[in-house]
Amino acid sequence: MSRCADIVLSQPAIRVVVVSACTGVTNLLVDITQFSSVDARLSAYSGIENITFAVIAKLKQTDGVMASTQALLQRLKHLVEQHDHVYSAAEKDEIVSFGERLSSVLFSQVLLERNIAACCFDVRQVMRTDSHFGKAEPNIKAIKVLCLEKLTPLLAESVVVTQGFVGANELDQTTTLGRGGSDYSAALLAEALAADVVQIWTDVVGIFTTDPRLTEHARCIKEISFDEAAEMATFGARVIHPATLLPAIRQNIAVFVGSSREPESGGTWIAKEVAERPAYRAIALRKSQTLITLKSPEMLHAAGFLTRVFDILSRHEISIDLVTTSEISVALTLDQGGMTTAFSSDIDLALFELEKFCDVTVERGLSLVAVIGNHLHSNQGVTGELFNTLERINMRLICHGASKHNLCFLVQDTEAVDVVKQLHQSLFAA
Ligand SMILES: Nc1ncnc2c1ncn2[C@@H]1O[C@H](COP(=O)(O)OP(=O)(O)O)[C@@H](O)[C@H]1O
Ligand SMILES: N[C@@H](CC(=O)OP(=O)(O)O)C(=O)O
Repeated sequence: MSRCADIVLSQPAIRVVVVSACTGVTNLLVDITQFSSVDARLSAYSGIENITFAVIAKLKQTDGVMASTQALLQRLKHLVEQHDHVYSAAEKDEIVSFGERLSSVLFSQVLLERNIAACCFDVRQVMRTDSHFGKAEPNIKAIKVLCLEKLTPLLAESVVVTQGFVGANELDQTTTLGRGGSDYSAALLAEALAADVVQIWTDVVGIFTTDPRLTEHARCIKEISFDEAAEMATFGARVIHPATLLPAIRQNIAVFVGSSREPESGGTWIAKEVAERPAYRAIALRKSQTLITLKSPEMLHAAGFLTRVFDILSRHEISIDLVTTSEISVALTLDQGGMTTAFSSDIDLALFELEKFCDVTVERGLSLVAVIGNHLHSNQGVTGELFNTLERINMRLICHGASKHNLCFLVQDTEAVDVVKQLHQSLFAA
């Protein structure tokens, strides 16, 4: 928090700071929503209390901040201590929102102690969403109107510190935008306020040619287009939430990604126009994918088979990523465990319906590898390079040609990191 305060102090143009929860807190809150034993929930709650008090211990003026955090913690504890209670979807969202609500109180105090006029603002006053708890959809028009009315007047006087990830529906019930959604919140507020730039300060010095945890050879990308960055986010580069670029693209707002640990190291600019558009920009990896193959002689020369399949998937709100078809079969991939995840129960219900008119095979434990770049659909060398590099790897499904910015394939989870390393070496070795 102290390093983030340095960043705010060094840039007077920063008027709104959207905070995420302190490291580990959202996971503990999710644990609370999942544990049935009150003792287990209380132990997760103590973890959150300890993290919060450790931050407060570093502050100079603790009276005001102690009162505000205690009020939040008491409310959270009350929810935690409910015996024989299964949380509703609305209660789960209220519980997981406490991470950002606590960190925003703490960070505004950190700014005040640096003599920055700062105030903590409850984002639920402006971040209007639908009632899809756990993955709420923002209402762009309402957010704009509410921001102009309630947020804009504050900006002249102070730096507004507010919560990422959190919203509220029309009934003022707390909602959340999906895991990792704080940068999405920042982009939504930037759009509503017509900001010039969104800066995402995270734990890496920008967007890399692949997740730097996978290979030490990953390099930071100085500049990347909206299209390429959106593909990277969609296909697993966790550093940005898949939806973050939507508001930025709508309003042409440049996005910067840098590390709050070393702001002097620069970072990555994401913009509409970029100086270079190389054939290969990056490799993204998304683990825990499920491949569903549907086979039916009915598909042969028959109209409407795919409509029937997609109708079932859409009714169960299952989002499909890759699709390939052959004469009598169609293969689809689902992201299980990721940001676009449907609940397993919904998938089971959809499979049950599909089994009524086709043979269904489900393969789990697969990883989706995406090569991101430019003009990949028309670049003759791309597939040759890929097959040469990965000649000994069993690729389960390849999608090439649908997008000029990506080429995707599936491999076993156990082989995925090696595949990324080999491919990175082949495509990006200097
Ligand atoms: N191509 C990539 N470039 C940079 N980071 C990436 C990439 N792909 C995945 N990551 C991972 O994203 C992480 C940052 O995302 P996350 O932990 O969600 O950040 P924050 O908690 O700050 O929102 C990095 O630590 C890095 O391991
Ligand atoms: N705190 C939320 C939202 C978020 O953006 O988190 P992070 O900044 O760690 O990606 C989560 O953990 O999902």
